[in-house]
Amino acid sequence: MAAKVISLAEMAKHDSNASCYMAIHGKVYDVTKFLQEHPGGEEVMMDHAGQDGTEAFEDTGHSQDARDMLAEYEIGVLPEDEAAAASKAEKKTSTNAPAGGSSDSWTLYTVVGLLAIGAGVAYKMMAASA
Ligand code: HEM
Repeated sequence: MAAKVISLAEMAKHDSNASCYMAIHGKVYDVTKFLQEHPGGEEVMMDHAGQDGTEAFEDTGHSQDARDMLAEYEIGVLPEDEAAAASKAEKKTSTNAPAGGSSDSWTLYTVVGLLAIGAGVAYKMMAASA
């Protein structure tokens, strides 16, 4: 059976806990019944109610179990062009990044670590030549 195509405009009508749709990786899910069961809380789900939640879902690093759960709530797919655009738009509009940017801190740790090693080597060389 062909999947039902649900546009972002249609999704936007389902943005409350009476009826809550969320798109993840181009698929549309009716998560109304899942809101209260979500281990991460209802509030974060409502932040993306009626919208594309791909970025948020991926940013929080969900388990394979969580991914498998999605199938249960699938009701359709986004139109192809909107699926691509939605993920991009989400990136631009995500203003607050709670506990996010873990890759950024790794970069920082690496740089600081390398600097420390560099300083150690330079000190040894200076000490040796003195
Ligand atoms: C329909 C979509 C979603 C499903 C099925 C889902 C499912 C789950 C599941 C099963 C967990 C438990 C940990 C794990 O297995 O990874 C979890 C945790 C979490 N989820 Fe989601 N989630 C969804 C959407 C979202 C969205 C859009 C956000 C937005 C930020 C979010 C934020 C979180 C957070 C922060 C946790 C961690 C909770 C903790 O460890 O205290 N989830 N989610």
